[in-house]
Formats: sequence, C-alpha cells, structure tokens
Amino acid sequence: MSDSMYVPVMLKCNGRLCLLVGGGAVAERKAAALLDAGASVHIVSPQLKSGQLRRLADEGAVRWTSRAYEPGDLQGAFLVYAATDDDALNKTIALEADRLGIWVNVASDGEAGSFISPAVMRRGRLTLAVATSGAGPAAAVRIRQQLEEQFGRDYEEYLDILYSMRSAIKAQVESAETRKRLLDRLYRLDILGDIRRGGYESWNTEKIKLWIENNQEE
Ligand SMILES: C[C@@]1(CC(=O)O)c2cc3[nH]c(cc4nc(cc5[nH]c(cc(n2)[C@H]1CCC(=O)O)[C@@](C)(CC(=O)O)[C@@H]5CCC(=O)O)C(CC(=O)O)=C4CCC(=O)O)c(CCC(=O)O)c3CC(=O)O
Ligand SMILES: NC(=O)C1=CN([C@@H]2O[C@H](COP(=O)(O)OP(=O)(O)OC[C@H]3O[C@@H](n4cnc5c(N)ncnc54)[C@H](O)[C@@H]3O)[C@@H](O)[C@H]2O)C=CC1
Repeated sequence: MSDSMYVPVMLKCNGRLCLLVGGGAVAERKAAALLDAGASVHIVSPQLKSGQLRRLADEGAVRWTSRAYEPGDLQGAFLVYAATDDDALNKTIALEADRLGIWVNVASDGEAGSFISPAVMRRGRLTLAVATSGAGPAAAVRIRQQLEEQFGRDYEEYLDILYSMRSAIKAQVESAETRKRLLDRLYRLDILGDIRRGGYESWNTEKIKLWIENNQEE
C-alpha cells in the first residue's frame, strides 16, 4: 500500500452539484472540466479573478455566491474543490468534506485531498487521463500532449461505431455465449483501419442487425 497510489475512476457528474471554493485560474480550469461533463457548478468566492468565470456567472452557466467560504457551504455537494489561495482554508475545507463523506480536491496541497485531477485528453468517447500522483503536474501535461499526437480524431468515429454495434448486440442477443462470440468478432474488425483509409461506410441499423444475425454461429 502506498500514499501515492490513487484509484482511477470515471465519475458521472451530469446534473450533480459540484462546489468550487475560489475563483482564480485553478478554479477556472476545474470549472471547465465540470461544465463539459454537465455538472451543476456552484462557486463560493468573494471575487472572481478569472474573466472566464465572470462570464460564466453572468450567463448563468455557473452559480456564484459572492462571499468568503463558510462552514456548511459544502452540504449537498457531490464533489468539492478547495481552490482558494489560502492554504490553511483549503485544508480546513478538506477536513470538513472528509467528515461529511464528500470527495475533495485540494489545489494547494494535493495530498490533503481525497482525489486529484489528471491531465485529460478526449476523442469523443475515448478519455485518456494522465496523473503523476502529485510528482509533477507539468510532466502529466507533457505526456498528455504526446498522447494527443498519437491518438487522432479517428478514434472518435471508431468509438461511436463500436458503441452503436455493442449496444445493438446487447439489446438483440440474449445468450451470453453468443454475445461474447459477437463481441470478439466485433473487436477483431479493422474498423479503425477502414476509417483511416477513408474506406469506412457507415452501417445503418439494418446492416448492423444483419451482421449480428450472420455472425452468431461458431
Ligand atoms: C495534486 C494536484 C491536485 C489537483 O489540483 O488536482 C495538483 C497540485 C498542484 N499543482 C501545482 C502546480 C501546477 N499545476 C499545473 C497544472 C495542472 N495541475 C493539475 C493537477 C494537479 N495539480 C494534481 C496532480 C496531478 C498529477 O499528479 O499529475 C492538472 C494536470 C489538472 C487540473 O488541474 O485540472 C493541470 C494541467 C491541466 C492540463 O493542462 O491538462 C501547473 C502547470 C500549468 O499551470 O500550466 C502547475 C505549475 C507547474 C508545477 O508546479 O508543476 C501545485 C503547486 C502550486 C504552487 O506552487 O503554489 C500544486 C500543489 C501541490 O503540489 O500539491
Ligand atoms: N492544482 C493546481 O493545478 C494548481 C494549484 N495552485 C495552487 O492553487 C491555489 C489557487 O491558485 P489560483 O487559482 O491561481 O489563485 P488565485 O489567486 O488566482 O485565486 C484565488 C481565489 O480564491 C478566492 N478566495 C480567497 N479567499 C477565499 C475564501 N475565504 N473563500 C472563498 N474564496 C476565497 C479569491 O477571491 C480568488 O478568486 C494557489 O494558491 C496554489 O497554491 C496553483 C497552480 C496550479
């Protein structure tokens, strides 16, 4: 067991209340990630130093409570980010969150929180997240940039196709054994290669259904 060993998870934050304490550059970055995922973002901060956060508050995309943090502000939150420039306050928020069983991220001292944010790249349904367990976030950014070169836009289409086909297999095939056989065959199709060669013709529902019917035998 190790203090620097984190369990990676993918959290569904859509429609859930996430609290950001602080309104600077770090809060701006965390807010963007939360909004992308459809979270309901509440910011408590006397000032919004970030222009982007001020715009989001003006548009009503985030809720902003314009005052210093008060104990109890995190009631009802799914996640909390302590992102003020007051290190002691950030740690106090982390203790309060721990007591209430709410996951907390501490921007000024990663180890004081219960989760850290990785550097993330997305290609549609594909998410690659890189974390250095607090060793050096800038190194995580560099690795993410290398991955961005390696994993192109083609993965977005590939995973959309995979999603449609796998969903159809799950919906149409009752036998677990047959499902497994179909899925094995599905993963072996060179869909990604076809997309890259420009030779992929999109499959409509009827074609997917036919493929499922024709590939059930051993
Ligand atoms: C522990 C963690 C907690 C957390 O915030 O989740 C944390 C903590 C701290 N960051 C600090 C500094 C910097 N952080 C960045 C950038 C990012 N930091 C992110 C994550 C994390 N930062 C978590 C660990 C992740 C991991 O282990 O890999 C990223 C990946 C994701 C995100 O924030 O969403 C995002 C890049 C997003 C992207 O571009 O993809 C940069 C670079 C920049 O700003 O360009 C610098 C300056 C360079 C440097 O110091 O390396 C300091 C010192 C503050 C001080 O000196 O006062 C602390 C405090 C401490 O060390 O604990
Ligand atoms: N995790 C990360 O990726 C990084 C973390 N940091 C750390 O995160 C901290 C915040 O960084 P920035 O956003 O750049 O700082 P910043 O100075 O731009 O913003 C701090 C914000 O906290 C607010 N604040 C201050 N006291 C408050 C209170 N009592 N209640 C609520 N809000 C309060 C301020 O009004 C301001 O909006 C830094 O002090 C540093 O320790 C810095 C860089 C990267």
